Amino acid sequence: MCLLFYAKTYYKTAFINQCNGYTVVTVLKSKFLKLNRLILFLALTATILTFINSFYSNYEVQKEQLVLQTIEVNRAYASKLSDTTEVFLRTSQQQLTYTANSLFNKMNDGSHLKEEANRLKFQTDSFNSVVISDASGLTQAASPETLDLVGRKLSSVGSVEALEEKRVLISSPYVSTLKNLIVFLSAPVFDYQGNYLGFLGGSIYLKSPNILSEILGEHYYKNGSYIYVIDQDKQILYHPEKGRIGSFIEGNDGIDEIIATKEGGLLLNNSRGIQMLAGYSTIPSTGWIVITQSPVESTLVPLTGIMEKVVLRTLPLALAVFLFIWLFARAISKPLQQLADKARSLDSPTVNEDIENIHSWYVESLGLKRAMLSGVKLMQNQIGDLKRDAETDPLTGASNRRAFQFKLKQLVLLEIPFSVLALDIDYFKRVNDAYGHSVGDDVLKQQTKILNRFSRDGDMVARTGGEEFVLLLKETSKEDAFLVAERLRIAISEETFDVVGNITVSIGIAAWAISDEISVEKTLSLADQALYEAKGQGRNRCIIA
Ligand SMILES: Nc1nc2c(ncn2[C@@H]2O[C@H](COP(=O)(O)OP(=O)(O)OP(=O)(O)O)[C@@H](O)[C@H]2O)c(=O)[nH]1
Repeated sequence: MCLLFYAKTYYKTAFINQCNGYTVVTVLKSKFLKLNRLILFLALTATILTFINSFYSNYEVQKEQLVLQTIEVNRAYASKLSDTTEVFLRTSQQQLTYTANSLFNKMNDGSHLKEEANRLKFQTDSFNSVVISDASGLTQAASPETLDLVGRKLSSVGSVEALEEKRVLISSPYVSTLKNLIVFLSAPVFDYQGNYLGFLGGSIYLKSPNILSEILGEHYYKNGSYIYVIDQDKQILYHPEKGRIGSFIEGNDGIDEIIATKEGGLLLNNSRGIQMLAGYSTIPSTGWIVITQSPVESTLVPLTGIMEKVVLRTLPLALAVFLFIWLFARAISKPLQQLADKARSLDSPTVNEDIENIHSWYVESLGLKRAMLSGVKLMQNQIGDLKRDAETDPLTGASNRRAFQFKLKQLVLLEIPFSVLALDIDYFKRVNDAYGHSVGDDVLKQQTKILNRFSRDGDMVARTGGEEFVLLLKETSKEDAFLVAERLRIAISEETFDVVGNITVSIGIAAWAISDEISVEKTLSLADQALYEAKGQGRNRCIIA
């Protein structure tokens, strides 16, 4: 038979398992967490992780969106600029071709040629300089005149190419005799018979102001973004930093990809190692590539604001989720906690009712509650049995000496007066000797039944020795007790006992009251003395001490 107790001290908790007389103490140190705290920790961790996860994925998605958007905007920009530049170059070529066609019979008219060169130069800002050359490469007219080229043989790359090719041309960029980085547009002049008479050429100085630089330059915008133009040889034809025009880009994989793919967008490092989001487009007639690029860093600046908004909008929901998980988890843990609390006070008289009142709203806690209730009931039954066994005489079912002593203490403590009837069967030895011990036992049992009939509520029948019994009468004077004793004696003497027939008893009576100022021990001793006297006076009688 084992009993489980629970004890709690300041710093530790112990289960005391009383088992077959041995005591096993299991100490649960405070390192064990409370369910409530575990749940709070779980709810907090789940909420924080969810929040971080949603923040992170949001950040990544927004970042990707911004990057893709910027690359697309830059590509569209580059495409628009390459279209505009293409239109400009074609218009310039048309201007040259139209004028060249009108010169077929004017190649010897110096003043006309001069006039045409000036018109082309000054009518628009398309060209930084204009030259008209005859078939041998000798300059017939030039504008501006400060160039002082008239009468001189042209030997620049563009001129030589124009003379050789004899068709409408846009040269590759080259450094002219006057040290300008030039792109040379030219149109041939033929007479009616188709004889080549020379060419009309316009130079665009890449480092000087002209329509081309205006087209590209006016789109230079802030936040670190800029536009530049390269040719297929990776030579820079336009750049907001003038000093870089004419230089070649080396060792940049991004530029190689740009040249290979002609139009699109990508992430590349610029010459300073800054990460750039580039969009690019190729000008069809020249193969030049317009590149628009923005620093990644400045592109992502709006992300801070976006993420602040995300946090502000997500936070209330995250807090609500946390609160919900916490409250829900608390509701789950509540019946368990209450059951655990009750498990610590199983000795409480109201433990059954307390456990019944716990609201176990889900299957597992209900199962636990039922198990606890049946456990408590079983324990109480066992405790009741033990108590009964410990206080009862197994043969007669009367109270034993221990229960009798306890009853006396209670009455004394409560100052309740009482009388005791010390009762002894006369010549019981003879019964045993004549009929055997078991018949003697039956006599004891039958006599106890009679005693019980004389016992009221609050009284007690106790077997204090072999065939000695005591009837304790609560709140009864010795006179009244004597009357009861007499009736009892007569009742026993008139009873027919199985096998044995009739027996008699002797009874000694004594009383206790707080006012008498005698001890309980003395009272019992007086009752014994009175019994002894009754025996001495011939038995089958009652004597008051
Ligand atoms: N059958 C039975 N006999 C018991 C029990 N306990 C004690 N006895 C007997 O009770 C008898 C008590 O005898 P005694 O006290 O000598 O006296 P008596 O024979 O009753 O005579 P008086 O008391 O002088 O009238 C003994 O024979 C015991 O063996 C018991 O539980 N069962």
